[in-house]
Amino acid sequence: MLQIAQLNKSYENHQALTEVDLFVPKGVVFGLLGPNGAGKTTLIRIVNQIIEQDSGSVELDGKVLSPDDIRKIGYLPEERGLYKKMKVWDQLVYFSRLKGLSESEAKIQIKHWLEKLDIATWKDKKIEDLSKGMAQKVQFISTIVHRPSLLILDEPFSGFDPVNAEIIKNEILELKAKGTTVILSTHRMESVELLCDQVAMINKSRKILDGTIREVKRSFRPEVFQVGIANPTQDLPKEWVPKFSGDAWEFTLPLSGKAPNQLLSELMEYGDVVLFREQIPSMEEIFIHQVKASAHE
Ligand SMILES: Nc1ncnc2c1ncn2[C@@H]1O[C@H](COP(=O)(O)OP(=O)(O)OP(=O)(O)O)[C@@H](O)[C@H]1O
Repeated sequence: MLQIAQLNKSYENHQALTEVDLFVPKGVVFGLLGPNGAGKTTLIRIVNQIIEQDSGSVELDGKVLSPDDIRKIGYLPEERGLYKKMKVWDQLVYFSRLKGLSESEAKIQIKHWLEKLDIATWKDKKIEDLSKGMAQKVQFISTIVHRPSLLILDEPFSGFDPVNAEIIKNEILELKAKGTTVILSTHRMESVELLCDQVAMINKSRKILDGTIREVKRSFRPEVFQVGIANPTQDLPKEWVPKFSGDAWEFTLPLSGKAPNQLLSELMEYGDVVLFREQIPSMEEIFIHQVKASAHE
């Protein structure tokens, strides 16, 4: 769907993107991750043709990006941009028309989405009279109303309470099920775990990792197991620091070069192994680890 190759961008003396390659397949939710100032917004702005790269290419559906492609893209920027004095309905019609919908098609779509997100009764309110979350819903509709095939969402959950965040999350998954490709830029790692199929992480202008969530997690697993032993038949070594949970003695053990089965059979000598599970790092742990590691470079 989206193929980025050797993208470079600098602002005055600051290199914001360095030789970034990115491949976003059709129909996935793709997490674009990275600490503040990494270069994510710069990359998103280039894809949206708000700014131009210094070098490198961006292709959409196999063709070099052109101004016409803007209609295929829906972009929810982090700094939201609604006209405060305009009414919800008029604003949505205006944005839909900008994205190429006919007036009648725009009306059908806007009605559909206002009803779907349960905000039809606000259609004649001015944006300045809405709460932050309400305005966020309007902005979300303005991003998807023209049925883009590529949706770019920068911190889409900010400003939403948990119930509305859940509604937006489900809408994103529904759009994905209908074939929309979604790029999600967020610092909320729990949303990444829930929503993303693939991720890429940018740090200090460079892509430092990418892959499916499963691949990324596999590559960072510390090879440590959580263990629980009930009814011990002998004393457990003190260096394992076992703690009694009420049912079993629990502790963590590194594989130390052994195969998991070997470690398991050794543990069975000590009693009933009721827990033997590899510790899989969360995306949050991987993110923090990667950013800290590159801080020392
Ligand atoms: N118009 C600009 N002029 C000069 N420097 C800029 C400009 N826009 C961004 N930068 C710098 O480029 C770097 C990358 O910024 P960018 O906004 O792309 O980061 P980001 O990953 O989106 O960060 P955040 O998570 O904080 O939104 C930062 O150091 C930023 O200060």
